[in-house]
Amino acid sequence: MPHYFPMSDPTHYTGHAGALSDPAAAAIQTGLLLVNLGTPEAPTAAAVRPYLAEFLGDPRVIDYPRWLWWPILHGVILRVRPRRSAQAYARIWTPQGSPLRVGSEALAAALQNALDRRRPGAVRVALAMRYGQPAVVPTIERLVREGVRRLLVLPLYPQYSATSTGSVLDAVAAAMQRLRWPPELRTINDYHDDPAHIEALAGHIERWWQRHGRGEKLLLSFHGIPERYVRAGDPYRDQCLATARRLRERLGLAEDALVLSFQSRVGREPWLSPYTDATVRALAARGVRRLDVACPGFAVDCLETLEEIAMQNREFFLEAGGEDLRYIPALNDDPAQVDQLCALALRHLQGWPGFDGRAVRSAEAPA
Ligand SMILES: C=CC1=C(C)c2cc3[nH]c(cc4nc(cc5[nH]c(cc1n2)c(C)c5CCC(=O)O)C(CCC(=O)O)=C4C)c(C)c3C=C
Ligand SMILES: [Fe+2]
Ligand SMILES: [Fe+2]
Repeated sequence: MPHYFPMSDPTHYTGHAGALSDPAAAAIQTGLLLVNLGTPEAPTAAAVRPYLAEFLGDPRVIDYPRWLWWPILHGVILRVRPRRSAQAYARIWTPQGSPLRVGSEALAAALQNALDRRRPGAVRVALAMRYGQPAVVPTIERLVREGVRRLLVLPLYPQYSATSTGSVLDAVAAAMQRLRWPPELRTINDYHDDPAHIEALAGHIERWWQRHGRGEKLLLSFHGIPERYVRAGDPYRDQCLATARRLRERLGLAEDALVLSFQSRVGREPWLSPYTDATVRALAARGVRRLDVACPGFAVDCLETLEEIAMQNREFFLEAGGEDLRYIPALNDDPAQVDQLCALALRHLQGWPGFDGRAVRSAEAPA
């Protein structure tokens, strides 16, 4: 049970007084909170277990009734999966840590710079993770202690799903419940069809093709979710399809030059299809020799792109007779993504003090 309005901890209700006692912090009252999925602290079973327990214990992710799911999760899955997952993480771990964490921090720093150039001293950027550290609730509590009275939340998922974006909103709501004086709040649901986002993706892929040449086909692989969730009203599939169609049109590709699939299936029930592993094997069997793969559902590279696509699915493609599967990296801190997210944030900040009503187009974002 969360405890509400904890009177014993003065930091929970002295956001304003705290700001007065620290004039430097009081200057910035608007916060931009980026939230990504999160990642274990180390590529070991011991570190992966609590991360997976939090992730797979989230009812937004696995919606089976708790009495049914809990014994399976704690009795079976958390005894087996952490060791296997840790081996996968070990293959992509960097000296600085998990790629998801390192890449998200780089993106947050670049976005802070871009906003500082455009609106000097107006926005404080922070990064939190839905699972693991730094967690959403203490990060919002810290921002409020530092004087933030207006908060824009930007989940780093271009397409909305209840399992990803929806769960971030749950964590933000939990933070609001705990605060005696919550900040004004705005949230961004998705940016799957933001023209500047499509332009950023297309330009990134074209520049990659200029450097590396072009494969015979381009596969867009999105993270999957259970089909059942889509039938229940999750707009995720439609948003993935819309991103793919706009990207195909912008790249000027024929319909059969672009293939779409869904990866990372977990469990036994049907997930969105076609599955990525079956798709790369089928493409090789049909005679495709050089396949390019991009994952536009991931703002930042992570286990699911660097290990599952660039290593595992590459092996599947080669085993099935393909010559090369080339993974085109995520946008990460590419200036095209930084500018797009900067303009997106400024549009959503309009009307708050310091942010005039003038429309902000992505073309106005700093280079
Ligand atoms: C892009 C958005 C994501 C959606 C939608 C999503 C749904 C979803 N994921 C799982 C289970 C797992 N996902 C795992 C890793 C992972 N998932 C996303 C993003 C989405 N997931 C990212 C960015 C990552 C990488 C994290 C990293 O540290 O790099 C994992 C953990 C790894 C493993 O053990 O395989 C699991 C488990 C479900 C069940 C689900 C929807 C129901
Ligand atoms: Fe996932
Ligand atoms: Fe995976």
